[in-house]
Amino acid sequence: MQAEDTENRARTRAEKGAEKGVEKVEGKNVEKGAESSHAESARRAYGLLKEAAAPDRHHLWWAVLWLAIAAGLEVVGPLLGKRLIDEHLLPRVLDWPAMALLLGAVVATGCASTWLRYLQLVRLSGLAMRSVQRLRERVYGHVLRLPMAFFDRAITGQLVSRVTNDTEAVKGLYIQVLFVILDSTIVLAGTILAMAWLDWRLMSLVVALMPCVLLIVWLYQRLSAPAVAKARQLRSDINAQVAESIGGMSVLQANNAQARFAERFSRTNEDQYTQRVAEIRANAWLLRPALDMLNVVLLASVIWLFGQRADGTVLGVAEVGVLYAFISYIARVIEPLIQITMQFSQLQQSVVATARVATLLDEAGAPEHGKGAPDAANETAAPGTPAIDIRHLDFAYVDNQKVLHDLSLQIPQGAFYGIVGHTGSGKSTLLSLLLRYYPAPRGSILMNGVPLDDIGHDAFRASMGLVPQDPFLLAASARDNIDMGRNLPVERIERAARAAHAHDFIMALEDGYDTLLGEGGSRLSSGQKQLIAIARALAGEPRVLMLDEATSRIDSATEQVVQQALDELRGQVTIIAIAHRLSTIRDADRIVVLNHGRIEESGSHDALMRIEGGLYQRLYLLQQLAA
Ligand SMILES: Nc1ncnc2c1ncn2[C@@H]1O[C@H](COP(=O)(O)OP(=O)(O)OP(=O)(O)O)[C@@H](O)[C@H]1O
Repeated sequence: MQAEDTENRARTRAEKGAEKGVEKVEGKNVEKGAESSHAESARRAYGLLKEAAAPDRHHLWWAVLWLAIAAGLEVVGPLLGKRLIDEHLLPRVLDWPAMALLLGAVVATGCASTWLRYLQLVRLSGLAMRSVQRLRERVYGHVLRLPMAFFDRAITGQLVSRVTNDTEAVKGLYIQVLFVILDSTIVLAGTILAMAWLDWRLMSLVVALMPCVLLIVWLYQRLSAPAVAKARQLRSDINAQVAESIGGMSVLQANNAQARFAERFSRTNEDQYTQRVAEIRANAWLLRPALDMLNVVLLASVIWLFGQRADGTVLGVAEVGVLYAFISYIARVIEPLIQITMQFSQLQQSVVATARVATLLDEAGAPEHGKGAPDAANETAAPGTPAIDIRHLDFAYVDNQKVLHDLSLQIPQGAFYGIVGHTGSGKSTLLSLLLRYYPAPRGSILMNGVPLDDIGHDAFRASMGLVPQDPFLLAASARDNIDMGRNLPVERIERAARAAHAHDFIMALEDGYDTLLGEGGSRLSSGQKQLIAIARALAGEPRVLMLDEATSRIDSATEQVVQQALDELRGQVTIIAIAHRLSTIRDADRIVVLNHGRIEESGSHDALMRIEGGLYQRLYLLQQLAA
């Protein structure tokens, strides 16, 4: 019962958040959400859209106004043409100035309408780009603040896609919704009104045939949808294949797998081509011919109705102008209808993508720490207060699967502690909790006597330095890699590099500290990368330095260099080092041996070696044998 309670306590807020986060981020759940509530997706998407466009709202209103004026001008053109025919050409009233004025007005309204539309497209595109820019920055900023627990199960590719592709889809939403649909709707409404004003019966005929356009476009979309979806899927397969082969190029070449990869790529490429052709064929064989036919049917019907109304007599003079205007309007009815219908599937995709972005933005950020509380640099900490005080720490990533059990440990100021243990014994987990990547149960970890939760973010990060297992390097200069965006003074960077024994090899590079290290530091050896990572941690002048397998990739000579660097820091910085290579922590003040998340042994190297059959002794002797 008590164990159950402890397990429940160990199920931290972050875990729940992470599970929720993954549930929300992963595509299948997003689809689930989209299925269950498309309206909800649309609401969220439009909410986000509104927010992102808020600073440019005035542009939106101006665009709507100008588009309405452009549509009005477009509708006026055929009316002017009708007047020219009815009042001048047919009755042979050749009043040249009036005719020139009418003709000029037809041309001027056409040009003005096109020009206004173009300007609004530019305006709305600018608004769309700025909104995407804003949104992308917001999403990226949000992702940077998410708790580490979120990234455990989030899929990197999907997250990248949220920040890049899905935010880009918002642009589609603007252009489609605001420009095409808005513009087409205004033109359509204006044209129908003008037709009704000219002749409501003819207008009724045109309006009656309008559903046929919708039907044709709907049919086309139904028929082409599988090809479109398949082509899109294949395109992302192409991207994935290229990314995968570039990422694993050394393995690929070592296994002489180029031909197989090229063949696989060409198959996917061929499939994508086939699907694209199917899509284009559906357009060429169904959509265009059917719409052209409909256009002809509409024209023929209008002319036929005119014939009926002429009632055996010659067409009334005024009616020829109306006929001209109607013929002009028919094209203006069909095109916007096609545009509106065609945009809908695109619109739906954009809405789903935007809703995914909104879901990611809803993800709770890392908890805020230490509001108004003392920080780790607390000068008033009583003498003898441990740098790190771990009290009965329990932790589980997943419900009912405890990884750390009732761990208690005190690390004095300036001490060097080594943590060892078998793979999976919980060493990295302990480090993650000390680094606040996951929230430990409240009060179970104290730093300088202050609960970890109560230490402000900046003070906490400034007092902690980490050298991770994988020395993550940016595609930037050696200096930037040590600085890591902190704008540290040059002297401090060089001092840290010297302390990490990285200065000499950096100076040997062609541009010294300004040498670009390549993607992931590809220009450096593994050991050199680790030394840069150590320099980076030291440059922050931390009070506590954590090393997670910092010597795993370096040779014995470089390991001695690291040991020397650590020795030089002894007494000034509290050092906690996880090491599989026990030689690295041999000289530590105390070595803590973890076994299945429990402290099994603890003491100096010599003390631990004296425990006959002890875990540390066995590990050490095994390593000696292997060496
Ligand atoms: N993010 C995570 N989510 C769920 N379980 C995890 C996570 N990270 C680690 N674990 C589990 O916690 C246990 C301890 O893992 P941890 O990485 O702390 O071990 P370790 O002692 O550092 O191992 P190694 O020496 O191989 O790095 C393992 O059983 C592992 O499967």
